[in-house]
Amino acid sequence: EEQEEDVLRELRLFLRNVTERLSLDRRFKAFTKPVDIEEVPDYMLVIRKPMDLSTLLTNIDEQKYVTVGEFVSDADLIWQNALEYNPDSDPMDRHIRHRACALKDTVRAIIRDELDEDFERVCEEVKESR
Ligand SMILES: COC(=O)[C@H](Cc1ccco1)c1ccncc1
Repeated sequence: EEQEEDVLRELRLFLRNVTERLSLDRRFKAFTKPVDIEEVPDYMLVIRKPMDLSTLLTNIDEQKYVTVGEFVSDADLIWQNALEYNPDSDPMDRHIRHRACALKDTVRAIIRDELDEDFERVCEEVKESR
């Protein structure tokens, strides 16, 4: 009902704000758009579920997320995919893995500092009721 739409609207505002802040962070430039398949033809063979910050934003607008937990699961794909596709000891791989770990820690810190646990509980209840 109306109160549920109010909660989901507030969730989308929070998730857009988080995603936009991540997209502005220069460390996360490589995560802002899908990996270029022309540039990396084998990427889709290795990575089953590509994800990036612009796709997160599209998903938010398409009302894909009813809880913060669902959003974090997709956000985690971004850094998990980067660790999986770039495992080598060469400096390029080490650099993107360092940024992937920074992304993981930054998402968790923002959620810990800025998400009210009562608000997330209400979102979970909306999800269960559907
Ligand atoms: C999330 O981005 C990636 O996984 C690509 C993979 C990639 C390899 C070659 C071109 O792109 C990446 C981009 C920038 N620096 C390292 C790796």
